[in-house]
Amino acid sequence: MSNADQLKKAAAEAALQYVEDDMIVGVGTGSTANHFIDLLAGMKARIEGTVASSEVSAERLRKHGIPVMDLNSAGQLPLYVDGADEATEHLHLIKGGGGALTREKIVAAASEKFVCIADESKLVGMLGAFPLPVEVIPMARSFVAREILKMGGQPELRQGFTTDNGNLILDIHNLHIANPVELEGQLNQIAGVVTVGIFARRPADVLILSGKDGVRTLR
Ligand SMILES: O=C[C@H](O)[C@H](O)[C@H](O)COP(=O)(O)O
Repeated sequence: MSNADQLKKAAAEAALQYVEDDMIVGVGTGSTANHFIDLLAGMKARIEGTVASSEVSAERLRKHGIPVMDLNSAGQLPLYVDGADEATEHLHLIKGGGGALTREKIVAAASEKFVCIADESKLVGMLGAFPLPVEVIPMARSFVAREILKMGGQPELRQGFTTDNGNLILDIHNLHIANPVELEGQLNQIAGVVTVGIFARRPADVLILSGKDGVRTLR
């Protein structure tokens, strides 16, 4: 396993302490979340089930024999564990590098505790070096791109990619996100935008960061 993968696994391992008996656990998407899924398999008999934030995670969970439930029947979730593309010490995040941002935002919103797991390289002073993913309705693609240009961002269509919801992703370059709460709201207002990959209005509650000196937790 590469060094980067070992760090991701260490963060995922630290998140297991938040899993309690009989819980329905919200499970995210991406390489860090995959480690969490693989580790969760070791305690599958203790949990009631999971809600997945993407088809690909649902498939990985099922392969481990972990029950995957529909959010509509699961109701309010006690816990959601997922990775991030960038995180600040205020626990504001950029997510959606894997294109799963909409379902991730829904599961995060429906969860009492959102535990974000990441290696130290994801910690930044200001969000925006990672191109900000925005999920858009296909017919609004050009309109949304023009609106983003007016705001100073450089939108780029994610080529050959369709989300689990049948939509497109615009990755916005050239953003220096000084006020993530405000920008999340502004971008959300553009007609045709489904979800913005800034998680600031519903930030993480706990950020587990793993580095070469071990694992630390920000709250
Ligand atoms: O859409 C994908 C998710 O937001 C991921 O949590 C994010 O891209 C981080 O992925 P990874 O753990 O692979 O860096």
